[in-house]
Amino acid sequence: MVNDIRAVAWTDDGLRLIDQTVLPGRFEHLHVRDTGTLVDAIRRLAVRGAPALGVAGAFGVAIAMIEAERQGWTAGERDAAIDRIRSARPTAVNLAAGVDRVLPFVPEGVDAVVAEARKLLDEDVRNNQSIGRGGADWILARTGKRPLRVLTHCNAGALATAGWGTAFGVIRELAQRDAVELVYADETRPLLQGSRLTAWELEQAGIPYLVQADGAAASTILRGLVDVAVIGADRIAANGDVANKIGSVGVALACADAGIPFVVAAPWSTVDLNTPSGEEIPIEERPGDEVLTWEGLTVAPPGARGFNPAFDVIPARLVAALATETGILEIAKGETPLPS
Ligand SMILES: CSC[C@H]1O[C@H](OP(=O)(O)O)[C@H](O)[C@@H]1O
Repeated sequence: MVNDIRAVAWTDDGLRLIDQTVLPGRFEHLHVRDTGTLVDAIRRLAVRGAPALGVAGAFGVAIAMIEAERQGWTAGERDAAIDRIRSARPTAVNLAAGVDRVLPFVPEGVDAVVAEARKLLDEDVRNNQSIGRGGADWILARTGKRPLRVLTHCNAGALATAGWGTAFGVIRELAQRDAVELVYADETRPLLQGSRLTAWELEQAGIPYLVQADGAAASTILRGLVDVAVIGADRIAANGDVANKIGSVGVALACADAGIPFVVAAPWSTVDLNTPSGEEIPIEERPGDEVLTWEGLTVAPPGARGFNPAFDVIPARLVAALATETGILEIAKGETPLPS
């Protein structure tokens, strides 16, 4: 596989993560041997992205079981540690779903939990490649153009998944078909997943790109410089509303006004039929300091307070297509994830 980037892996030494907080300057692995380290890694986005969080959560159950044995925890103490992993970030439904996926295997022991988590990992990679193929097919059929100028927001690449990527997987597939002229990568403040992580993956993949300020996205689209926008998702409600990184709804509104497709790429594991609409999706509020500082440098005056919702909700009416591993839902035309 091109650029076999594995954000999450199980090794003989336990759970291994690519530490995404130090990219692109340094490529480092974080070895997780206890639940506290994993919860911290999730909360500071050393591991991030909905599918990657699901896989990390699943392996995290095995970490909790090993730690409980090592520390002499009761089952209740072990389960409390698992719950701290499960609730470490609220918006991406995949985290809780990944934990819940392996819980039934706990009575069978660590090896059984690891085996199920590995199945989840392998499924996610396959799903992402299927999403990439189906998304590329839909985009090429609808735009009738090639090569394309593609805009993406945040990072929905291999780093955000078990491998290949969702929105980035669509871009990889388009590039493999020689159908990408240029990618506009929104920097994605405040944690810069776009300029740090998506740009790094684009470099690895040899795909031409420009990094732009988030505030440039709407005008870039309205100036006719973009043919299609493709983004990932953290939770998709039953009615087709989509929660994704803050700034996504502005991209969707500009696409609607410009008459170009706004495409969401996500596996079914990101769809939450128990959440009726976007109004019920919990939006993570992160520390205001993330908006006011960068690597310890304060950019606002003393006393400034930051407002830092980590996600926004794109109304279903703005989603031209949801590319999943089983096919395309044309959400804006009224198709929803609900079983028809
Ligand atoms: C393939 S899911 C990627 C999704 O997750 C990101 O959020 P975060 O970086 O805070 O974990 C962002 O919303 C991406 O679109």
